[in-house]
Amino acid sequence: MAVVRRILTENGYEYRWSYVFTIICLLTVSGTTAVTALIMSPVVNQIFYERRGDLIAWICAAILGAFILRGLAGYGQAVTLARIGNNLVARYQKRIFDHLMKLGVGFFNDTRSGRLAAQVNENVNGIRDLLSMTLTSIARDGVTLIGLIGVMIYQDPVLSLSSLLIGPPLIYTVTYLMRRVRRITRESVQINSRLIGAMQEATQGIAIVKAFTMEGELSRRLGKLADDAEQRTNKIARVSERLTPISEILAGFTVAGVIAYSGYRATVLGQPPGAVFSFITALLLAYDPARRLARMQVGMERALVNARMIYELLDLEPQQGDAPGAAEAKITSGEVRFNNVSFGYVADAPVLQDLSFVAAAGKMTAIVGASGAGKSTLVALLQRFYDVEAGSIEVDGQDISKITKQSLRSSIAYVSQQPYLFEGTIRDNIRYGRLSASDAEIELAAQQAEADGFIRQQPQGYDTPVGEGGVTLSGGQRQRVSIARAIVRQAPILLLDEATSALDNEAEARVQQALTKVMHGRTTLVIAHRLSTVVNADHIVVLEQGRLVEQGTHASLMADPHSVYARFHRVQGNKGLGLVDDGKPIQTPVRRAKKAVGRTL
Ligand SMILES: Nc1ncnc2c1ncn2[C@@H]1O[C@H](COP(=O)(O)OP(=O)(O)OP(=O)(O)O)[C@@H](O)[C@H]1O
Repeated sequence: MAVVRRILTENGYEYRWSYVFTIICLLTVSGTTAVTALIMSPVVNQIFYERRGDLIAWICAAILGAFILRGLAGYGQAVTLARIGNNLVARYQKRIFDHLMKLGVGFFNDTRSGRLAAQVNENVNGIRDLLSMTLTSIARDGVTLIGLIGVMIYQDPVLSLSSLLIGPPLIYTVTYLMRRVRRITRESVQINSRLIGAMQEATQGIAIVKAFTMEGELSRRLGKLADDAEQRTNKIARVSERLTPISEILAGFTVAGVIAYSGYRATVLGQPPGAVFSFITALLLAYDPARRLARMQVGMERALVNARMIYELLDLEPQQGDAPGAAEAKITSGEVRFNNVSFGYVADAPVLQDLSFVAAAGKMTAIVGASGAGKSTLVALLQRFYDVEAGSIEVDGQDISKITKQSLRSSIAYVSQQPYLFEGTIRDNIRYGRLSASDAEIELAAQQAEADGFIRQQPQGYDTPVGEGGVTLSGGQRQRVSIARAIVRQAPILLLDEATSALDNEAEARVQQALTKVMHGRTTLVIAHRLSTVVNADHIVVLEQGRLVEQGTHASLMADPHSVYARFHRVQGNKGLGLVDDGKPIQTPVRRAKKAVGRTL
C-alpha cells in the first residue's frame, strides 16, 4: 500500500476535485441502480395490484429519470477517470524520461534500450489501472457492500454473523493468490520486455541479420521468448482465476447454510419468512460486489508490481551527480590536464592507469594506441560520463569533478566515430549542437563541414527528415552533419573520434578537410586513426594497455626506431593507427554489429 500512498501523495492533490466528481458519479450510478430496483415494488403493488392508473406516468418518469441520470453519471465517471489515468501516464512518462536523462552513461551500458522502453511502457499503464481500480472498487463495490451488510444485520444479526464466516477463508485465499501473482507478474513484465526489446534490436540490425542469414536462428530464439511470455500470461490467468471457483464454492456453502437454517426455523420453529427473504436477497446481492472486490485485489496486485517497478527506476540515484556547491566552469582557452588518472569499468580490471598528460590550449593532441588501449575511455572520462577512480582531470585549471556537468559539457563539442542522428530534420540535427543557433549559422556550419552541397541536394534540403539513426544518409554524410553540429556548438574543446572504416578515400578527404577547419584555434583531442592526423598533431600521446607509454611530436617519437609509435608505423603503415598489431582480428563495424545482434536474444 506504500506504493498507492506514494502515488496519491505525489499526484492526488491536484486531481482531488476530479476524484470528488468521480465519486459522486459512482455513487449516483449505485444509487440509481438501487432506485430502479426499489421502484419495482410500487410498480407491482400499486399499478398491477391496486390498478392506480394515475401513477403510471409518475413511475415511468421516475424510471426514465433514473436511467438518464445513471447514463450521464456513468459517462462522467468514465471520462473523468480516463482523463486522470491518461494524465498520470503522460506525467510518469515525462518523469521517467527526465530521470533517464539524468542517469549516467554506465546505466545505459548495462541496460538494453529496447527492454527498457518496453518495460516502462507496460509498467506505466499499471499506475493508471491502480488508481482507477482502487477508486471504482471502493466507491462502487465497497459502498454497496457495506449497505447490504447493514441490511443483513438489521434483518437478522445471527444469520449475518454466521454468513460473514465466509470472510476469513476468502481473505486468506486472496492474500495467497496475491503473493503468487506478484512474483509471476514481475517475471512476465521482464519476459515481455525482453521479447519486445529483441524484436527492436533485430530490426535495428536488419542489414546484418540478412547479410549473415540469421533470420532462422533469430526467429527460433524470438519464438522461444514468445512462448515463454505466453506461458507466463497463462499462468497469471490460471492463478488469478483460481479465485472464481474458490469464491463460488464458499458462497455456495454460505447460501445453502442460510437456506437450511432459515428453512429449519420456518418449518420447525414456525418463524415468519419476511425478514429471511429480505436477508437472502441482500446476501445474494452482496455476493457480486464482494466477489468483484476480491478479484480487484488480485488484479490490483499486478498493477502494484508495475508501479513498484516504475519507482525502482525513478529511485535510481544518478551517478556522476554535481558535487554539492559545484561551480559553473569558466572555460576560455580549454587546456586539458590529466593528473595520474586511473579508472576501470569494473573492480579489479583497470582500463587506464596512472595517466598524466596535458592537451595544450588551442592545439591538437592525438591519442594513439591499439584497439582496447583505452582511448575512447579517456574521452568519456573527460566528458565526465564516468568518475575517475584516482587522480583528477582539469580543464583550464578546474577539476571537472568540482564544476557542474552542464557547464563542462557545454564547453565541449564531440564528434563520435559512429555519429548518431536523431529523429527530425537535418537542420534539427545540426541545431542540437546549440539550440540558439540561427538558420544562417547552421548553414554556415554545414558549409564549413563540407555538408552544405549534399544537404541542398536532398529532397527538402535542410528540412529533409533523416531516417532512423541517419540511415538515409551515407556514413560520410552523417559524419559531416555531426561535424556541422560540433561547429555550431562554438565550444573551446573539441573531441574527435576519427572514423576510418565508414569512409571511402574521397569522403575521407572531405571529412578531413572539414575537420581541419573546425580544429583551428580549439583545443582538440583526437583519437587518431589516420596517418595524416597524427603527423600534423601538435602533440601525440601513445597508450598501451591503459598506460601512457610515450608522448611527443611525430618527429620526436619517430627519432627512436624502437618506440611503440615507430612500431605502429612500420607494422600498419598507412592502414591506420588504431588497429591491433598483435594478430587479433580488427573490429570492423560489421563485426561489432554482428556481435551486438548475437547478444540480443
Ligand atoms: N562499458 C564498458 N564496460 C566494461 N568494459 C569496457 C566498457 N567500455 C570499454 N571497456 C573495456 O575497456 C577497455 C578500453 O576500451 P576503449 O573503448 O577505451 O578502447 P579504445 O582504445 O577506444 O579501443 P578502439 O580503438 O577499439 O575503440 C577495453 O578493454 C574494453 O573492453
